[in-house]
Amino acid sequence: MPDVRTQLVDRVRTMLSHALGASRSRLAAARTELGSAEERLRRIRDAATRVPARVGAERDRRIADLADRYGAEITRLAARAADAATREAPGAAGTDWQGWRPTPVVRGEAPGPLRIGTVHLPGSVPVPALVPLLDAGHVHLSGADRAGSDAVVAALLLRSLGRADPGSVRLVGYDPEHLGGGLAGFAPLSTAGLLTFVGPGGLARLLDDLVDQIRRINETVLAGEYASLRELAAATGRRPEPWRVAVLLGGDELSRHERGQLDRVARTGAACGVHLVVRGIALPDEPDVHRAVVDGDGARLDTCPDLLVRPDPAPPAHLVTETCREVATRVNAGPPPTPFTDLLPPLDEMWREDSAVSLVAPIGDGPQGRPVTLTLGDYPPHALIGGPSGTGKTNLIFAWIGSLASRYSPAELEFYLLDFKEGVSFARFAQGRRDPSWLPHMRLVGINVNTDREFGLALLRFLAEELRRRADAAKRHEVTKLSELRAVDPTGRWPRIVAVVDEFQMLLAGRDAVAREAADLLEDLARRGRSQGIHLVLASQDVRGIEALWGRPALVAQFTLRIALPKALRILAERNDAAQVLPRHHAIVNAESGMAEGNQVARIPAASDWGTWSDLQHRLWRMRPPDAAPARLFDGDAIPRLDEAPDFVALRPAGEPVPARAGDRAAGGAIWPEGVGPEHTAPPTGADRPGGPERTTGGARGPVALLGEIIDVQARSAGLRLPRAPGRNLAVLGTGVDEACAVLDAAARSLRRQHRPGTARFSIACLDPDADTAARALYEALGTDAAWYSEDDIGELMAETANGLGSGSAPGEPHYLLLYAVDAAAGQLGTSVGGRSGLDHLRHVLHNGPERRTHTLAWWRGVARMRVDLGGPASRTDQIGAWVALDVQGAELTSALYPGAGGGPDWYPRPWRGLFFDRSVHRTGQVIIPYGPSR
Ligand SMILES: Nc1ncnc2c1ncn2[C@@H]1O[C@H](COP(=O)(O)OP(=O)(O)OP(=O)(O)O)[C@@H](O)[C@H]1O
Repeated sequence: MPDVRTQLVDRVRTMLSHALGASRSRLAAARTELGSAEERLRRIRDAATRVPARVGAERDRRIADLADRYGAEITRLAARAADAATREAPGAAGTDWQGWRPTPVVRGEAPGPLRIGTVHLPGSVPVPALVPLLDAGHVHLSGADRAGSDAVVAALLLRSLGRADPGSVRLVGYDPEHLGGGLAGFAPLSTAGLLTFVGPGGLARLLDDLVDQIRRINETVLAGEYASLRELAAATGRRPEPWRVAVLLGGDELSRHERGQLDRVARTGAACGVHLVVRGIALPDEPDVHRAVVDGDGARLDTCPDLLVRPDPAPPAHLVTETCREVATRVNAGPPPTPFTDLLPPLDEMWREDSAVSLVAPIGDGPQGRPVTLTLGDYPPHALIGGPSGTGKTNLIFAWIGSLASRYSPAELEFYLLDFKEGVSFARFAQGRRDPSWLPHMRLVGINVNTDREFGLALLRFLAEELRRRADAAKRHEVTKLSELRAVDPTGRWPRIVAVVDEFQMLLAGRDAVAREAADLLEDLARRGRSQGIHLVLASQDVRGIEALWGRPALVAQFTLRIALPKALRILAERNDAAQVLPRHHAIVNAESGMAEGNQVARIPAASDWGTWSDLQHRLWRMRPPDAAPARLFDGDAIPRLDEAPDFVALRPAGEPVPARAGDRAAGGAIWPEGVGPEHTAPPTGADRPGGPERTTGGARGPVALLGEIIDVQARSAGLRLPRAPGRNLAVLGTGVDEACAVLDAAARSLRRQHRPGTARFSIACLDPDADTAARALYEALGTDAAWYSEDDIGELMAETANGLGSGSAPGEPHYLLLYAVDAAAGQLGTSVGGRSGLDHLRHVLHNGPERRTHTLAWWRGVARMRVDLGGPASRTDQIGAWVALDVQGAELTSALYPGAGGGPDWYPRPWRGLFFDRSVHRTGQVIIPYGPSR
């Protein structure tokens, strides 16, 4: 049994040892597994410890990246915002105080918002913080920083002033706590009425006034046509009302009335340019109210409350006062003129108007910015302009002419212009040396006519003639007025005529024949011109000018259109004083004969300065019709030249045809001097002017001696015919050496042109050393046809000439004796040789010469001296058929020399003028301007 036991033990042992072995190997395996698990754990742990550092680095990298991008974006956006703000608030609206200056908005530009400070973002340029005020809204300030909000108020006001034309921002201050101290720097504005302070009890009145302004502007200025002044300004380019800014700085609790009015202003003011800048008083929540809270750390605007604004420092005190002083000075100096271009139609509408019924043109702006127009037609037909010197009459005439000339073509409208005062500003309407342009409508310009009333008379005669022509045409067509004539004769040329006479009272001055005839002609033109399209515009600075008219109520009654410049007297009706309180550059326009109810106030643009005017004139000149000729310019201060005189240029020897002269000359070509009196006038343009182009000279009617230019609407020459007839001699009378020489010189040179060389004799005797140079120059110019005599041989000349006349023999070649200061030869001519003295010979030549083609053109230095030479006071004078009086009084030219009633002519001697009288053709004397020395 032991074996069994043993066997059993062995088996158990074996089993145990197996089990042990198995356990051991399982343990080993487990250990191995544990080891590798631990190894894995360690690796995992190792790996795990490395992960957060990498992720963090990535996160940080990404955050840094984002921050960079965000920063760049902020910088970019801030730069753009700063640019946009600078554009929105340019110049005075946004620049720093250093270098700040006013930059008023240009026409049509909106004032835009105003800068009060800057927003600073890290790493970016400062961005201007803007607040809308003018034309946009109201500003309400609050917050603890009192000084900061004072700086904002000052900045807003100064920038507003700087963005507007002087005078177009008006401030009202209500500062009950500091009694205006907060606005002290702006005080200089009050001298121009641009700043008013309202006392502590005055808020209600101030608000009432603002509400009234708003109501008035809505009713009469915007008038339902525009929603706001801003819209009106954008559409018309004009701003008829100033901006009104009320600065309200605290005070007591508002009454119900005040509160109601303030709310109304806040609600409706901005559209009418009425604005509030308020601190210490609540404003209602309205869309136009913009708020800024100014605290110690900066300001916050309601438009972007998250951004902190750093307010600008207050503007330097000297900048505020200097700016305000400058603005006040400019306002006190008068309003800036409105631009002349406001009066003109758009370019494509120039010359489009029809003048059949009337001429209508704007002359300036009315108080509401609407144009004020002037009309000339059947009613009102004529205008009277008045105002003291320097108040703008000339400028107004330029403005009116420009406004008309840009609307009506030269076929619709013609101007004739006469200026009796000294000055040349109207000369620019005619062609000049410096500027070749002229105003195509202008037919005649007379300047410096102050002493030449004859020229005014000539214009009136010309207009009277034109009136007759029109009336005849109307009669032929069985109509009565211009509009009807134009309808029945559509191809006829019937422009309306506007004749402007500045300082017209000169024409009516005195009690002589010129004044009488001028007044009669004026009256006739005023009465009948209305229906024939001839309109008179008379201007005067002198109350006496108007009074000259007042004596003729029938004449005055025709001038229903009155234009009164500031301080004009007697232009408007008796109790109408409106002109007395008129600001500079304004006019009262009144088409009701000056009755107060017809008053219209107009602001007149500056039109007369060279640059402004010439722009328009050049434009119209380029539009002129191809056959347009420049206006005739008569300058009373200019001395005409013989070699430029059309009549001189046209002279030819007998038998040679005279070429056609149409268009020769500005005013329509020269007129052949026919020796007719000054009462003869002809239109400066038009086909019916006298004098055919194919006339020959020096023919049966004899050669003609040109003596000077006639004072008339054409540049005609005064001519003395020298046919073979008794008395065809000329006496030049007076002591004016230069004038006398000029008359003889022109006479001789013009005669010389009518004879072929060698066919006429010119004998020149000069007895006044002062005339020697001129006489010798003539002698040289006449060449071999001339002979020279002095006091030594003048006796011989006279004897030889007298003897050569021999009675009954055939006339020889023409012989002209040119005797300078012949009275000085009395000694030499007084001595008798063979029973006859030189004076006897002279008288014989004067009597008998002309029929033998021997004409004497002699200068005596006085009428009495001539009478002595002719044989004494009782001697006959009919051998002197024509004379030119220089410094000789009319009374000396008695009936012996000047036949006709009433003694001598109305002649008041004046420099470089002569009175020409040819007894064979003239009824009255003819004033001439001697030609200047020939070249
Ligand atoms: N509406 C205006 N706007 C701006 N300047 C003006 C205006 N009217 C006149 N002026 C200026 O005032 C000055 C005087 O004007 P103007 O010569 O027209 O006056 P006047 O009444 O004709 O004077 P006078 O009778 O002495 O000739 C000129 O320098 C002119 O340019």
